Amino acid sequence: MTNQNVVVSDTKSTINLAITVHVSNSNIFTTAAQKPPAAPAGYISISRKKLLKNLEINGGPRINAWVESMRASSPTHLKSTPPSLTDDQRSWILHHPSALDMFEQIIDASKGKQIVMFLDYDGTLSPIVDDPDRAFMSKKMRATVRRLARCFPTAIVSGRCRDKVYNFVRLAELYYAGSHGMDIKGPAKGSKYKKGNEGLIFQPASEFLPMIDEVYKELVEKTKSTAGAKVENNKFCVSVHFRCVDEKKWSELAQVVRSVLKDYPKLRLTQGRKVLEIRPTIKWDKGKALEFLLESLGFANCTDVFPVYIGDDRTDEDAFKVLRERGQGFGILVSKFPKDTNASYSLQEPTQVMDFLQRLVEWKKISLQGQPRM
Ligand SMILES: O=P(O)(O)OC[C@H]1O[C@H](O[C@H]2O[C@H](CO)[C@@H](O)[C@H](O)[C@H]2O)[C@H](O)[C@@H](O)[C@@H]1O
Repeated sequence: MTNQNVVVSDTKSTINLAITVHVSNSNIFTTAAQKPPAAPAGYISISRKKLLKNLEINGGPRINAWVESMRASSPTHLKSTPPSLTDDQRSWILHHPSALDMFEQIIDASKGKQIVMFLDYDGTLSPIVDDPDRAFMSKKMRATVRRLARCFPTAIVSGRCRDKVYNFVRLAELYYAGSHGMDIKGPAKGSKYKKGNEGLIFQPASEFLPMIDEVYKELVEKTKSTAGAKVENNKFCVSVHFRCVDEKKWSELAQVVRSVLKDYPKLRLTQGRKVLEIRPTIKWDKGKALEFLLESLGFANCTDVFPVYIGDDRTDEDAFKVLRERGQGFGILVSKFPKDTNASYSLQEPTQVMDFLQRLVEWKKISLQGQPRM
């Protein structure tokens, strides 16, 4: 492992940041065949394991590691993107090609199998915005997801609490997994794929509710002097947003969160896009939620299922990893920039996600036309 000075910036930052990060050659890929290329010039490849280890609440953390990780928690890229792709960028795209460009191959791989769709919300179905309460999805996106759900079993898997994400999506025919999968509910409307899932509710972290509520209130109180900080109660987890916090205050904010969490050893910290996520230590994440939903849909031990998970965040990596390990279906990372990922394909932004979903719907319609009427 080596230390390197790298220049990173967030899409919304106006200045580039010079920071020192620990760069590791190890990565989260499980086989040599899945190994991603080295990080392209100008991009940092941070060993997530290493960073998270440094962030352990009980393990002698370094506050600088927190801030480094906070800086790395959103797409990292050079402010001025080079006009032409570097070899390494090209190599990343070769390893994670556009799901739109690879559409035919994807369809070929799914032949004879039941496609099941898993969609993250923020940054996947809706663009990232400063105010989490205004992360609306477009009408066109909603209509596309509605059509998609008529063709394939479809679930929304989000870090937000289930009610909140439902209020954004407003489609009763979908499965919803809120609070990073810790709050799962079957479709309110009858599912055409699996009867009997209408009343399905699964909440593996319900005993944590009072604790989460307490931590939420404490965090609201202790962060109120930090301009721009926003604490969001996501029922089984809490989000502390720092997107609108002056970067000079990030370290202070991280200290505050850490000091609160010291009294709660049963809670852990993860990161999303400019957000610190506080959640129960139980072994449950978006990957487990994906497996639970597949099982609920009756695909537990099926070889003829083809799950597709689309997400933009570090927390989505748990689901990408599950798919890789099962050797079924694949993950699609929504990102404009090369990132360390277990996803197989990429899409650049929510509008491309919509195009991909529309193509799936069109393909399904055409393939049904070819089938004899019953
Ligand atoms: O799993 P997701 O559906 O992607 O939810 C992850 C977090 O998304 C939201 O925060 C992110 O989107 C906000 C709106 O665009 C943005 O302001 C914020 O910086 C992002 O981190 C949501 O507010 C969080 O509660 C979710 O955990």
